Amino acid sequence: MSQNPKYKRVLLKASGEALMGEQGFGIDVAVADRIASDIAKVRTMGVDVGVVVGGGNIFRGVAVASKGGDRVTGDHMGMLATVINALALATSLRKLGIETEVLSAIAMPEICQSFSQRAALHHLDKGRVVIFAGGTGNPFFTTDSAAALRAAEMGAEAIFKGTQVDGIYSDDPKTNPEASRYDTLTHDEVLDKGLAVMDVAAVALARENAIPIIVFSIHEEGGFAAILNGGGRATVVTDS
Ligand SMILES: Nc1ncnc2c1ncn2[C@@H]1O[C@H](COP(=O)(O)OP(=O)(O)OP(=O)(O)O)[C@@H](O)[C@H]1O
Ligand SMILES: O=c1ccn([C@@H]2O[C@H](COP(=O)(O)O)[C@@H](O)[C@H]2O)c(=O)[nH]1
Repeated sequence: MSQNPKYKRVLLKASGEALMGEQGFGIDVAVADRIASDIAKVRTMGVDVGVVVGGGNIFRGVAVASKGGDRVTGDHMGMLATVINALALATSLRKLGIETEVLSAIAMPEICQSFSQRAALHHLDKGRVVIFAGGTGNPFFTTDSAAALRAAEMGAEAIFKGTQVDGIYSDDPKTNPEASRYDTLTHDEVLDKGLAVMDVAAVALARENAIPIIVFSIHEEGGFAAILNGGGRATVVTDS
């Protein structure tokens, strides 16, 4: 494995939806174990890794709002879903012997530590994988925004968005088979073209902090490490 990775500190946004595997809901432990082993590969390359995991396999706040319920309560439920996923991923990483700490934006001291930038930097400097749970801690946001926020706070050199598709397309490739794939884009182009792979707030925050976004398939085993080694398949978003 290369000891000269492209970046020394990165933030992985791991798709929550991916965690459910073929089950249609919840967590498939085999999938969590596989994603953990991809993270472990990167960690053993000496790269500092922060992780934000989504909650789409369990709950999204819009599901409550679309049925006439209270959006804020729905978003609280969604943020709690991300804590469940973070605990699952931490368990999978620890099984591999990777020291891991879960830091939650919503205080729940009996379960995990609360997020603070200082705690995050301390654990990263100790070589631990840090999983940021609970999103931003605020409703009306998503875990993409949490990823951009935590990336800026931890001094990440890049955001790796591991999602269901292998890059950014001219349209959603899941619904439009004619969509064409980009190898590179700028943050401005993602926003101007309305490419919905990541939410606007997240892309804008990454742009403001000049953090590249690398979109790749979380299902591609070893894909995370391959990109850090200069290969792999991804769309790379930079500021110029
Ligand atoms: N222009 C586009 N290029 C690529 N994917 C797109 C585009 N527009 C929409 N998408 C869709 O966006 C999805 C990613 O969105 P989203 O972040 O909500 O899902 P996720 O990565 O599974 O995260 P989570 O489940 O954690 O919320 C892709 O799986 C893809 O289907
Ligand atoms: O900062 C945040 C992050 C997330 N939420 C809620 O959680 C769900 C799950 O996150 P995804 O990014 O969709 O996977 C999200 O739909 C929101 O309901 C939040 O409120 N604030």
